[in-house]
Amino acid sequence: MIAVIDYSVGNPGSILNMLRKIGAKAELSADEKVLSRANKLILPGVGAFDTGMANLRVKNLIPLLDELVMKKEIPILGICLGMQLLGKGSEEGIAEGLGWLNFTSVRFKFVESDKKLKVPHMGWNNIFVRRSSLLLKELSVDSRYYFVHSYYAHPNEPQIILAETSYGINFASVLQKNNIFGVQFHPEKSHRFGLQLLRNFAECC
Ligand SMILES: NC(=O)CC[C@H](N)C(=O)O
Repeated sequence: MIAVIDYSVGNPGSILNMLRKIGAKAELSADEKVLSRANKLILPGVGAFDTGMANLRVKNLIPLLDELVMKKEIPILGICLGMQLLGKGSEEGIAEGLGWLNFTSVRFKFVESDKKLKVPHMGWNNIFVRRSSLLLKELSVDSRYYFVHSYYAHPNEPQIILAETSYGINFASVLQKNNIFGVQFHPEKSHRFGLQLLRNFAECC
């Protein structure tokens, strides 16, 4: 069963719908018993970094997730803000992140010449695979994904970058280290392309 972590942030409903579409058993929960019996976890996310971390703290989810992800090595997929929370922190706030991946999130800063590029990066864009992974298998050549974000992961460990996306700069749009995965885009808003990525996560790892 895939547990979508309920920390009152994001749009878990559309993630659950997509998981059901691919025939994956999924539950939205913040309950320790439910999360502990999941064989995969998804950390959704729409909103501000400090709010996300505060909600995880208020629901006392951080020690449990540390145990499940870092000790039991349960595969977890962080989506958008959910990916940013996997890192050490973000320029968006002052809170510490979960610290499972070695990166911080930084704001898009465009030089004058790029002033046509608006922040947030909002809309469809491609990903360029840099390292093969079961998460990215069988992606169609024309695959594209829906992004809505003003911050992006700036890894201190380049080897965790699975794919990059170009928006003024090339930024890390898919990350992986062992059982920990993150995508900056919204698979649940990316139609058949997002469906394939969630199918890969449900079946792999
Ligand atoms: N859509 C989101 O969740 C955005 C995440 C974060 N606040 C950012 O702007 O990058």
